[in-house]
Amino acid sequence: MSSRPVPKEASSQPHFLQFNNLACETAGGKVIFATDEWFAPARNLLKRDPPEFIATSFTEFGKWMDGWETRRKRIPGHDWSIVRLGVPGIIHGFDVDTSFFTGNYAPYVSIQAACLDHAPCFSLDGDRTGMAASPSQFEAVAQLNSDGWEELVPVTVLKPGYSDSCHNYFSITFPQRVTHIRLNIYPDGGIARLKVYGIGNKDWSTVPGKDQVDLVALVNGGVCVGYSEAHYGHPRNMIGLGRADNMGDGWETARRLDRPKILKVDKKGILQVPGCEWAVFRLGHPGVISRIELDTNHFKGNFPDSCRIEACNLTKDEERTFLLNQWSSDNSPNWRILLSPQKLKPHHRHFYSGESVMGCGPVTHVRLVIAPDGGFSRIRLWGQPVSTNLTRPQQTSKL
Ligand SMILES: NC(=O)NC(NC(N)=O)C(=O)[O-]
Repeated sequence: MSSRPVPKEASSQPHFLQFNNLACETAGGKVIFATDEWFAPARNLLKRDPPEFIATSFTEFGKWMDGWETRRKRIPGHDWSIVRLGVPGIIHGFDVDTSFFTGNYAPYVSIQAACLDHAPCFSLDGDRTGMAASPSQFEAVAQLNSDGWEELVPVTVLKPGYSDSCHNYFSITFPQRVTHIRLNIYPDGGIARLKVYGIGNKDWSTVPGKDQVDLVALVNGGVCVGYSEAHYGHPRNMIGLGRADNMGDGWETARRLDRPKILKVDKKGILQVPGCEWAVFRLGHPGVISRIELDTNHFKGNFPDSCRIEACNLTKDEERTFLLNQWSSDNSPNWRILLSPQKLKPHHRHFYSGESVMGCGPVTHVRLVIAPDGGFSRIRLWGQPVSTNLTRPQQTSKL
């Protein structure tokens, strides 16, 4: 299987950017408190779409800004907000993105984290008067007292939001489950986006033994651990919540340049092409997959011609080795066929069960292979979680 070299700028970025954004609004992330939202509300921090700047756009409060922006403080203290993660999990890094905040960006930041599975839910949306929070809201916030919170990022200088300096990356080693993030800015100012990169952490003890679970879902701890190409959209989008709003919320590759000039199909109508693209996912829990959904929602002129799915069992150490080698064909896991090559339809939910799904036994990883290229909206892999004591696979298929 041929793959493309990773673009230079992609390989120089921190590895944690490949994980899921646990705070994103599309993952269910919510801002539950902010000390001040005068110029722009803190919920903007969690938007999925990239920040925008509209030079001519003003509101009654000042310049319209696509982020969280507080007033210039004339009293003691600093501004802060609390984010409830959409998917509680283990955090590997942050991106504090100051895009377009240049003369008004927050000059310093610190980030704290807590696991508050039973914290109250409330919001300050639209409150722009006085000091923003009413006494009752402050009382509720007192339950979220920050004293016991872990400091994941100490007070740090931020860079302004010019295109070459707007990303402020923080790599984190904190192996505990987090449900809430407290973003402190000093003393005030604006931040465009807060991205909290990590992997969902589900309490599997609450899942009844016989239940079928989507083992690859973001909410169940699934994560993309490698891919050949992601020009227009990252494969992690395929394991997101619900159905996608548009093509942007899916995996989309560039058109492969090695496609023949004149295309031909085989007897099953599958295109005869030399190359393909692939994405590897680690399941949230090892399991036996028995039902598959592949959704090409919104991909109408650019859905893949066909796809197959492979699966394997890997230990953490084995995964690390394959990851370091970028899952290359010279050093690849023993993939077994879970779903044989299937011709795909545009903008369509494809369901496979029964004999269409091959018995692979318990597996930890899957690889979706698409030919020759194109876009995919969602992948769902329902199965039964099983213990991690796995047998070794026999049947192989190389990258
Ligand atoms: N031009 C500005 O952005 N001014 C102020 N901010 C907004 N959003 O109006 C400020 O100085 O903080």
